[in-house]
Amino acid sequence: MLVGVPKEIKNQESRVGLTPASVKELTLRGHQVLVQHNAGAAIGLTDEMYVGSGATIIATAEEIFAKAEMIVKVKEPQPQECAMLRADQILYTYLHLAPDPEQTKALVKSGAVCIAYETITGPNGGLPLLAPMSEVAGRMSIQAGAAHLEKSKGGMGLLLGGVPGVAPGHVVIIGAGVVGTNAMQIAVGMGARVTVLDKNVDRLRQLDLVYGNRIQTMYSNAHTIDDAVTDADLVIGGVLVPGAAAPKLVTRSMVARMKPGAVVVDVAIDQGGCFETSHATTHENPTFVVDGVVHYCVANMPGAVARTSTFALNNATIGHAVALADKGWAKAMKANPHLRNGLNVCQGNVTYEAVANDLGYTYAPAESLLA
Ligand SMILES: NC(=O)C1=CN([C@@H]2O[C@H](COP(=O)(O)OP(=O)(O)OC[C@H]3O[C@@H](n4cnc5c(N)ncnc54)[C@H](O)[C@@H]3O)[C@@H](O)[C@H]2O)C=CC1
Ligand SMILES: CC(=O)C(=O)O
Ligand SMILES: [Mg+2]
Repeated sequence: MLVGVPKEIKNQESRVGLTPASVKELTLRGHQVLVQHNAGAAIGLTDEMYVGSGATIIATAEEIFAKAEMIVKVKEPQPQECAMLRADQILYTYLHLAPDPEQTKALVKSGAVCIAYETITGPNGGLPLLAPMSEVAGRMSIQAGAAHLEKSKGGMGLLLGGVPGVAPGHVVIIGAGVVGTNAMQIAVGMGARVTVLDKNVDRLRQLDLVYGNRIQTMYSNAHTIDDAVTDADLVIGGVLVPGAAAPKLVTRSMVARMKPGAVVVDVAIDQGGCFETSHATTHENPTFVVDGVVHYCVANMPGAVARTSTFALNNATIGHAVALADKGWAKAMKANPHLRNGLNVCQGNVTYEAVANDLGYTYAPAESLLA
């Protein structure tokens, strides 16, 4: 198969879809890989390294989109990229369609086969192609939150871990999945007081067994969220209903009653965010203030640590990339129901139920297109 890797064009996004090592996995199997000039240069992955792995360097994204049978990216295609997609071309990347009607419309119009990393499932449950970026974003959320609690960044001027004789800050984490657990580990490590909320009591039970009295767990509902958030110095939003728009669990009224100079980090912003007051921001302008509360809502947090993130992402994505290149999308999806769960848009149809429901499309099950 002819595989293409364009340079990412989202604001301050230096990740790249394939590392030189991943390119080699494909070229060793006889596939041809086109990589855009300097696609990985910002993170030390030079054109020479890609050539050494058997890739061909191409000057422009236009040429890559025109030639490749499968496009491998990191972030959702930007409007100019959507316009270059062709019918039956495979797009393999993060999509986050539920909160993004414009992108969904463009992908449906393209006729392409659009596979979302974030809805591919794993044999042991979970979302293995989302997990590595959730690990990164979860860990970063506490770093970002701690930095924005400083006065110069708009926060209340609080050191999360406190010092002897002065109480630490209170970190509230909503959602105890991959983001939440990684945020919790860093917050506990920094010496903060940590409260974790989830609707899944089994998950809270697991955390309680491991972390004991170093954390407090709470069942998540409107009442407990209100209590926790209005007492917090830093709130991390890490909830997910796979494929669907994030539930708005923290209302505008709760934010208005938070401490002045408190910080919220809405990691779930790529699915629309779980704070009513959130809107997506960029690494260039990461925050805004509502009712005295600093909001950090960067939709591509792992892009800030693009080198670590690119390697972690490739560890999770290369297996299915190889299967897609070896077998073509239809055969690869027939053989693997977990990969099939990644199909969000296909040949003009919306094939992921939560996306169809949230955006008002008729749902076409992936199976119906594989017959
Ligand atoms: N902004 C960014 O750069 C990044 C954002 N993300 C996003 O972070 C979000 C979380 O991802 P993961 O941790 O991997 O998901 P996950 O599936 O591992 O965890 C989500 C957790 O939310 C819980 N949950 C669902 N409804 C809830 C409710 N009403 N109250 C409390 N908890 C609830 C679930 O039970 C689950 O434990 C996703 O939207 C993901 O796309 C991930 C990586 C980077
Ligand atoms: C998952 C996601 O949105 C990201 O890695 O940017
Ligand atoms: Mg207030």
